[in-house]
Amino acid sequence: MSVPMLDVVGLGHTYGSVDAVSDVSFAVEPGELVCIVGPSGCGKSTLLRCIAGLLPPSRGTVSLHGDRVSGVPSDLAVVFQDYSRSLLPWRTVFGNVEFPLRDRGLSTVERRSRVEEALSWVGLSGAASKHPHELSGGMQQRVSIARALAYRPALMLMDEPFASVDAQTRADLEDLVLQVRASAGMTVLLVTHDIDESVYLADRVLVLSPSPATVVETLKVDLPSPRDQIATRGSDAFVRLRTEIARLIRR
Ligand SMILES: Nc1ncnc2c1ncn2[C@@H]1O[C@H](COP(=O)(O)OP(=O)(O)OP(=O)(O)O)[C@@H](O)[C@H]1O
Repeated sequence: MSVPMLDVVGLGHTYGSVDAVSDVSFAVEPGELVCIVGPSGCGKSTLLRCIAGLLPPSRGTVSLHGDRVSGVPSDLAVVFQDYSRSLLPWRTVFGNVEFPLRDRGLSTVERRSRVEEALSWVGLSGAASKHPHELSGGMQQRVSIARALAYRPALMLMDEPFASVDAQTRADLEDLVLQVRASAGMTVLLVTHDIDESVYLADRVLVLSPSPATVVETLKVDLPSPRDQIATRGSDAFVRLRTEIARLIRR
């Protein structure tokens, strides 16, 4: 039997006396885009931080390519909601995207080519020499995504990555993730509180219970690709899935 890219088994996390995540198990296969949704405060960020190796789980295990995660794995990149705090303000856009590549054992030429490719994927080739404060919120989040893409992780984790941008930018960034994921063959695990977004983006949606989180249901999203902000969201299959997830979250 092949080993999944990511295997989460019986994961739980307790902050002092607060039980945040109870017992979560699931696997992600290479090339999948899996979304996690759940009620507010159910433990989504805690779960993602445990998977990223940023928080030690109180119970259970996380494995990447069959290897137990016990610190931040080198084969993983995380995109957070708060782009303004995740970019280095004194570095240019180019410098921010290049920063994590310093420890990847790459030549200067290869680093440059990876940064240029990632910036072109996110449509920011013309902004390479700008600093974060010169960019809009949506552009700053594109830089965060480019930084993760240039790193070429086996797995990209995204924690509410579009929650701090306006609706139009959000739709553009959703489509950007779908496009780069298709071109780069990326595996993505994305946390969102937005049910419609989870259905629009995912191959599978994991629905979590209220805190302490467990997996209530896993739904396969059989919508045609490439997805389209108007046609996909207007389809009967989309409406059926979003209604089913809303019902699971509110029950
Ligand atoms: N550092 C902490 N110390 C104590 N309790 C915490 C800490 N971080 C989170 N919690 C608690 O753990 C539970 C889960 O929080 P978490 O942020 O993981 O949920 P979430 O689903 O990501 O929330 P949201 O929907 O608001 O983004 C909540 O009850 C929260 O108050």
